Order: sequence, then structure tokens, then C-alpha cells
Amino acid sequence: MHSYQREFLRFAIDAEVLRFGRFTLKSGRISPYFFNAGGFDSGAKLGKLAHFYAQAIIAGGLQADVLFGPAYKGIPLAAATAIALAHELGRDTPFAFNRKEAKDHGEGGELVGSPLRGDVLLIDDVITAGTSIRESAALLERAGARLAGVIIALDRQERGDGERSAVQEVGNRYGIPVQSIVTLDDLIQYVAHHNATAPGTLEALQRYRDEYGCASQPPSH
Ligand SMILES: O=P(O)(O)OC[C@H]1O[C@H](OP(=O)(O)OP(=O)(O)O)[C@H](O)[C@@H]1O
Ligand SMILES: O=C(O)c1cc(=O)[nH]c(=O)[nH]1
Repeated sequence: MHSYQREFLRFAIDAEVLRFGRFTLKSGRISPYFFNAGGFDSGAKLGKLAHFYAQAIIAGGLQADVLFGPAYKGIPLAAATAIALAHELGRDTPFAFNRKEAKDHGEGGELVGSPLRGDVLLIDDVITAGTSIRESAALLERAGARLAGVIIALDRQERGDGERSAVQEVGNRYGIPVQSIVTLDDLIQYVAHHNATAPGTLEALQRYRDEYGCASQPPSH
């Protein structure tokens, strides 16, 4: 694990974005941990988060014409990361996001921000079963753009439809790179080596990985 990944996990745990307990996921799975990007709830925290995304985008060599953040939590991520890319790296990248309910007055429609065109880099917080990414890929296709890559904060490394992880399935299905700042393996490694969580947390994470983890975990970046 790189030092920026350890720093990111400490940041997410301190901000209580990464919490441990009992959580029901969109997929219906009951998870002993949850990543709630909504907890990056101040200008300083969001700015720091965007810096980690920008670092991971560079580390993964990801290029795009437009950044796209799916509603809801992807919206501030796309906006903040576009600012970080412009200020820190001099890459002024257009960004866009969608509405979950299409607007029927004013400018109307489900898309906000830059027109979606060319290669689009999708930015989100987590991938669990991959539903959200598939929905976004269909939306991009309808708009005439191409999903060219995905960047997320946490790859939960869970099985999707088959034995492979949802991240691997998304990568193979669309032939695109899927980059994360950290993975569940990184989190387990971090919890094992730092006294940052309640007793029993490590074992609960390991049991969850045994139950829902993919057959072979992708390498940690
Ligand atoms: O890989 P998946 O199984 O789709 O799960 C991950 C998705 O679930 C959450 O979004 P959610 O749709 O719950 O909405 P929110 O952003 O409005 O919280 C999360 O932000 C991811 O987009
Ligand atoms: O799978 C989900 O629904 C999910 C998991 C997680 O860690 N964070 C989140 O916002 N959603």
C-alpha cells in the first residue's frame, strides 16, 4: 500500500466517512463497514478528498474529455475533482452530472453541466455490485458519449453477477480501466496494523470478504 493510500484511510476513518457496524447496502447485503462520502462535509474535507482523487487519476494514467458524477454522491465529487485537476495539474476538465428525476421545466432533462461528448471519466464513491455504473454507462450511450474509465474512492472487491469482482466485470464489459484510491484489501491491511477500530472489526471484515469477496482480488495500486 502506498503512503497516500494509508493517509486516505486515516482521513476517511477520522472524518467518520468510513464507519464500522452493521449496514444494509443497495445490493441488500449486510456489511460490517460502510463508506459514506456524504461525510466529507466541509470545504476543507472535500478539497482534501478531491486531491486524493486527482492523485489516483494521475497514478492510473486516466484521460478524459469530460468528468461525469452520477447523482447524488458523485455530483460534488465530480465538481471538486474538476477544481483539483485545474488548480493542481493545470488540466481544466469539463464536468457534468445527472438528476435522478428528469426536470420538466426550465432547461429540462436529466443532465446538468458540460455536454457529454467523447471519452467520459465516471467518478463515484464506491462500487459494490456495479448497478450504478451500468446505469451511468447506458445514460452516456444515450447521450452519444463513451464511458472511457471509472475512478472511485473504495473498491469493495465484492462479487458482481459471477465470481469476479464487480470492478473486474465493469472493466471487462466496457474494456476500460477502473481505478480506485483504496480497496477492501487495503482497508483490512490498515485495520490489522493500526489500533484505529473497535475489537472484532478485523474479524468481521475478514468474514465479510470470505462471504462476498471476489475469487481473485485485483492487485492493490
Ligand atoms: O455498485 P452498486 O451496487 O450500484 O452500489 C454503489 C452505488 O450505491 C451508492 O449510490 P446510491 O444509488 O445508493 O445513491 P446516492 O449516491 O444517492 O447515495 C453509491 O454512491 C454508489 O453509486
Ligand atoms: O453498496 C452500497 O450501497 C454502498 C456501500 C458503501 O460502502 N457506501 C455506499 O454509499 N453505498
